[in-house]
Amino acid sequence: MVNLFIGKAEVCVSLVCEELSFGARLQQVSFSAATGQLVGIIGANGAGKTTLLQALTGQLEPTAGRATFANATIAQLASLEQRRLIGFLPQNPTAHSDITVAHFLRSGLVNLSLRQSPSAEVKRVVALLKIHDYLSRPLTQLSGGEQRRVQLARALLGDQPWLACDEPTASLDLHYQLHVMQLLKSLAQQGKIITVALHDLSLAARFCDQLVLLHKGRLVAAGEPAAVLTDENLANAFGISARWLCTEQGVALLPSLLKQPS
Ligand SMILES: Nc1ncnc2c1ncn2[C@@H]1O[C@H](COP(=O)(O)OP(=O)(O)OP(=O)(O)O)[C@@H](O)[C@H]1O
Repeated sequence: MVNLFIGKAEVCVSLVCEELSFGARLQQVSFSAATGQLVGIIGANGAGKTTLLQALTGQLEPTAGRATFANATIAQLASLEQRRLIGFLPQNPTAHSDITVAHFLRSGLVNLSLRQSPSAEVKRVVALLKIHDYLSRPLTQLSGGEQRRVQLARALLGDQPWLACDEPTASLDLHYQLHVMQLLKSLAQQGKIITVALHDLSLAARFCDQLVLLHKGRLVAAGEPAAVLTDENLANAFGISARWLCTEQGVALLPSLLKQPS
């Protein structure tokens, strides 16, 4: 494991992405993250956020470069080992017709190594996402935001050390956007690495320890939010200018359209 100095404390860097590429969709992206960090992956539509998450976690085989977690090369791990290492929330999970939420959650326990009984593990994630009321309902009859919380609960089953989420706040109301971001932050602080693709730059700036900004499959910047969300990067990657509101609750970005992203 590589040791680095981040701020004043020495920390173990557990996730290292080295010049990771996937054809033209992702080109030589590098960054690293330490246990305890919530890492936001940001960029315009089509920038490569989903591709990066999939190549990082072994769902897409990189065409060059590699991703390692605790020195293990992810692409070389068996799928069972990947599953025990990484909790994954896809951007568009497959629709499961007819099954209840309880059934959907139980089906997510397959091949996980659990520290407690399966029913206690389901109860744990149900409480985290506040989805008790949905358990006996068919999954596809829930609203979009309700389904998203159930899908995130399923991704948390197994309590893996690395959680990768593709737009976890999509479809959520403001209450649950904050709830989910606070939950992810607290899970990171309890010792996970969390990589999360996000569109909301205010949430990204407020909650993430580090941001990875992509543009057309290439890395523009990686680092602390203030260093990444510069006027120049916002203009080039998103075609916006922004004013920042700073309050006791955190920061919020007020964007204005500039032009099409270059
Ligand atoms: N299955 C695929 N085959 C070919 N090209 C693809 C495929 N999926 C995505 N792409 C292309 O790869 C690029 C990156 O897509 P990706 O889904 O990673 O972007 P993203 O940043 O997650 O976008 P969004 O914010 O819209 O979800 C885009 O140009 C997209 O059109």
